[in-house]
Amino acid sequence: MTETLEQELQTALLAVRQAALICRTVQSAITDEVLEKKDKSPVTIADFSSQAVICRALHNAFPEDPIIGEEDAAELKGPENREFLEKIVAELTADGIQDPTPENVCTWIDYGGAKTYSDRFWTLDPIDGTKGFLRKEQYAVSLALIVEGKIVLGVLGCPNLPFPGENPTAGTLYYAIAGQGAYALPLVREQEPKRIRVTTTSDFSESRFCESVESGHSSHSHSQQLAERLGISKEPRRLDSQAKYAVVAQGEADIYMRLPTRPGYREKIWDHAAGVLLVEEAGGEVTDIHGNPLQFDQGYELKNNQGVIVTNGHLHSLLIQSLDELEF
Ligand SMILES: Nc1ncnc2c1ncn2[C@@H]1O[C@H](COP(=O)(O)O)[C@@H](O)[C@H]1OP(=O)(O)O
Ligand SMILES: [Mg+2]
Repeated sequence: MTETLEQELQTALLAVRQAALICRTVQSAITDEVLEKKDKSPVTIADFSSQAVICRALHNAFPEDPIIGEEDAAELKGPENREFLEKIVAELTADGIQDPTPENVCTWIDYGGAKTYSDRFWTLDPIDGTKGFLRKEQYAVSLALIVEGKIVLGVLGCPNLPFPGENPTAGTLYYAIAGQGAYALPLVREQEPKRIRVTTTSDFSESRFCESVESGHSSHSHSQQLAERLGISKEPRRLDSQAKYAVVAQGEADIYMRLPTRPGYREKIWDHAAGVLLVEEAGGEVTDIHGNPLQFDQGYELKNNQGVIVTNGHLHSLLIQSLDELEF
């Protein structure tokens, strides 16, 4: 890759940082009352706002680039949802975004409405880990650029992952460019990025793995069976969202397992692209449960892959071999 992608990187970092800070503001306003009512509106306000600001920034800088985002504005346009749209407008106004009229907000969100593969496109999950967001735990704003089927740039905003040496609530912004390494910087302020690397653990008995909090997203019973077979005795670290990729990339866990809970589910590209590049550029390895590379040239789903296995590289082939003996 001879291109430096400097403009893409700066645009993506600025947009993800802005969106992550908006999500953090909305998350901090979630109260017990909201949770008791199982009110999903905070997450909806936050993810539409996040998608709006990121797509607006990408469209201004790269008007030709399609964006495959998780959300679209269709349901916001009906009169029954006008009040809801107004709440998003109010949030964006409070955040200092220029001209967030209801029409503009819908237009910005819909810049993220591409669904099919093209030679160069962005993919965006404005809030990955919705359930973690509502529990006030981990979530991520995830953005990646894919060129000719290869992830060339990935940015992950993790407002609840602490940056070493900073206030624990500072949050971390991660990024990677293909061939140029993986980096972390505090979410809240400009600072020289710090290079991050995976662990060098080569013995399962010393390893730690992470997995989803939700057993409906990744089978806890299979990971437990596998851990027993491989002699992994440390308790798994459970966290929501692509924050798991960040945890492996910065050497706080050696493995991330995402084991299918039902055969028909296909992973979505926006749930993985940024995280995959982060781990690979930190020296790790990512495949599906059969050891096949994830294919980002198949549309918005990873059609040809099942589950996801992430390791520091040293532990990968043995883990895949052991998985082969389990039934999914
Ligand atoms: N059966 C499933 N298997 C794997 N992932 C799933 C499943 N159902 C939903 N997801 C996705 O898991 C992601 C969150 O994962 P995690 O547990 O790592 O936080 C969400 O993006 C969610 O997608 P969606 O938002 O389309 O429901
Ligand atoms: Mg997601």
